[in-house]
Amino acid sequence: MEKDWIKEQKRVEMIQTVIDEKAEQLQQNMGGVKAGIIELRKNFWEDVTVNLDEPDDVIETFASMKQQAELLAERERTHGQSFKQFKQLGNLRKSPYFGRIDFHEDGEQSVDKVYIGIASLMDTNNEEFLIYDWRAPISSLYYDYSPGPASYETPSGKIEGTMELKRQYIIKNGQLISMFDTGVTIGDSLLQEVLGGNANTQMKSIVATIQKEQNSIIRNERSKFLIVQGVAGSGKTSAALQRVAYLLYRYRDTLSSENIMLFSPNPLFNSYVATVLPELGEDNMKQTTYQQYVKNRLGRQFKVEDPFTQMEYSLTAMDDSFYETRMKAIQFKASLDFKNIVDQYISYLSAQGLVFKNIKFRDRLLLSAKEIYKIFYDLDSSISIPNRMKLLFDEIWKVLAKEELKERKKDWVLEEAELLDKEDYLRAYHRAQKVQESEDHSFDDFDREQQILAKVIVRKHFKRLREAVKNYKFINMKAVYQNLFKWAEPFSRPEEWDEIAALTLDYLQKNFMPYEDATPYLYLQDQLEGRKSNTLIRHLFIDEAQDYSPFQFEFLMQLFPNSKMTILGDINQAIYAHTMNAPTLLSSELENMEKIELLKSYRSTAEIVNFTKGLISNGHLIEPFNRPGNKPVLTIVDNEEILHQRITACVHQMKEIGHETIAIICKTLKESQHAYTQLREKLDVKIFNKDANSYEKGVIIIPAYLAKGIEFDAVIIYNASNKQYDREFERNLFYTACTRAMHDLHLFSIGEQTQLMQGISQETYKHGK
Ligand SMILES: Nc1ncnc2c1ncn2[C@@H]1O[C@H](COP(=O)(O)OP(=O)(O)OP(=O)(O)O)[C@@H](O)[C@H]1O
Repeated sequence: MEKDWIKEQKRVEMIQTVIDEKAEQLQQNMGGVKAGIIELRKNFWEDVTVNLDEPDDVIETFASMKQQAELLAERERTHGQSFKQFKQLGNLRKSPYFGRIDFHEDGEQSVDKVYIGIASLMDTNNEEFLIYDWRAPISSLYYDYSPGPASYETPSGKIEGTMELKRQYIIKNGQLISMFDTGVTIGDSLLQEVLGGNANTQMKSIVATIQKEQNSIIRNERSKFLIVQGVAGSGKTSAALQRVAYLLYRYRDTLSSENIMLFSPNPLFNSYVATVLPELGEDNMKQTTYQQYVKNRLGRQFKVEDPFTQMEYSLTAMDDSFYETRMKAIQFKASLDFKNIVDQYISYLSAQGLVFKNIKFRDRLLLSAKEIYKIFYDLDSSISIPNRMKLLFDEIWKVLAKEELKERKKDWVLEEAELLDKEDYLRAYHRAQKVQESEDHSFDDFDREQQILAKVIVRKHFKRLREAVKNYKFINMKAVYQNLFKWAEPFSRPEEWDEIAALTLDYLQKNFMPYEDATPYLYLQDQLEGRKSNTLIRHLFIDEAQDYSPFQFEFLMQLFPNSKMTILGDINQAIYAHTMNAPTLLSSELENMEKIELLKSYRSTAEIVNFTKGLISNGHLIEPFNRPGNKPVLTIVDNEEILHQRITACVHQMKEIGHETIAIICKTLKESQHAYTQLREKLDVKIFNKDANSYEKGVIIIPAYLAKGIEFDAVIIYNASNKQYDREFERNLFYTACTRAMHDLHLFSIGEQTQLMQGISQETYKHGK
């Protein structure tokens, strides 16, 4: 091994020399290109022949400008790519590779030594690979096999052979730090080392230690829908992000980061994962939250509730007189049964019942809602609603054109023309002049000038109306949706329908859009208006998919009909009221779908996993990764004062042992705020609410539902008492909170601990004092 070590260190140095040479060459080329760009920019106008005398000259000028701009863009692109390559070389120089396999392909004489890193590197003659990109076909051997018979897929077929050696390295700043030859499974020692470190405020890439089952997610190319049910900490999010990098590499000629979108649970999570792809030398995919999408579409018209406020309501508003009805409404409106009702309603609307708005211009009725209704329903009913809507739009457009003409003769237009201040007048005058010229009239008589000014003025005033009509604002969507709850047709209503309907109408009346209504509302709107689906996104990732209702999923499928989808989640972390006892995305049965289950948990120590798995019914299936630590500690206290003393002491202790991210997790925001006011005197602590979008090291107080997807060195459960967590409904929330801990978990309870802990073996935790 000693000899091997020296050889390997020499190789690292050799690689550095190659990298230095390449970097220098690249820098020279880049310098040239950069100078070229600066030169091009400087001389842009000199190199363009500008001549606007004759129409032909204008065309020529335009062509010449276009050519010059294209040349510049091309150079800038080349420069951008070189710059990326240069940065990548810098990364490789520090840590050129993390793995090596010696592979003897069947039928070949020699053994290939394949070194694997975050990007590939050729020798200086560009003949041989010194490093293979981790996403290259041959690299999958490293993730899928231990020494022995092995094979991998290539675009031209399967390659079989024998793996003779598998080695892992830790190389930092060009120095070989450690090296392991692995036997049975990949990188236990390396993985131990990685997982034993402190939690990060930004997620890290896992390319050096991807596990076999994670690799099958990352490289899956067959299915339109890939559904991953993975236990807490099994690496779903990690796999998703490395999969983005893989897809960008595998389809680099046809797919870019613009074509990939990730739906994530909250803005904090967005920032948490934001560095993984850049670390791998790729651009970030588009990222959004469902809430953001909904708000973009409805936020102008309604006060739209967000899922966290809804969550807070379901956890704290039990004394509200409408509570039971609201909870029923939340569950029912998430279901496909409700979608069926909406679909029935849409068929009904095909023959009658749509509501339109009057179209007015300066208080003059141009077209009444009644007239619009008649135009619509006079159209052939065999034409789909969206197509009829388009025909209706054409009719309205014609009316607007006619009305615009009429308006020009009105007194107010003349008055406005006279009252125009100098600047506006000149602007209107110039615009009028242009119109005039393009219509090939001479611009000399006064009447004509007035006419054109009138035209410009009226057009300006009609602009907003036209915009509104273009956006189909002539449909009274709010009333159409409200009428759904007044609709008397027989359909399969739930028992509580009348109360649900009354509550919904009351909310909408106040222009408040409860979160549970946002999806059905948008679905109905799109079915009526025929919204264009998003075709730019070719691959959609949905993380924390257990939080999406079946209705939301149907809606997403409609929005992204051509996208492949990777859907990741954990049924045991379904914390929203709408997913309680309801099928979620993860249980969908779809054509061309593949399901993968991840049962191994990597985040937490074996002791924490053995504790948390007792909280859920199928927990015995969860397999902890073999990383030892302390048993979780449950401390029962008599009152709040002692609680705060103990928590403060615990935080100090956690800091002393080197933990950098410590979360005091509460059930709700309300509890978090209370904890914060009590603890801020004693501790340097920050509170996180739904608007938080990045976090730093230190001590934070956070409601459980916002800590989703994130992890901490140590987690302190603020009050795990039976009073606080007394409903079965809160089990998943409690489980989610506890599974955020990597190294240490402390639970405090004022009085008896939650009965949700009943299934947990006493042996898996200790009692604190
Ligand atoms: N193969 C791996 N190598 C190194 N670290 C890993 C690996 N798989 C997972 N991890 C680590 O385990 C932790 C949990 O991973 P991740 O957040 O992706 O899991 P998750 O399934 O999305 O979790 P949850 O559903 O609980 O939010 C992270 O710190 C991640 O870096």
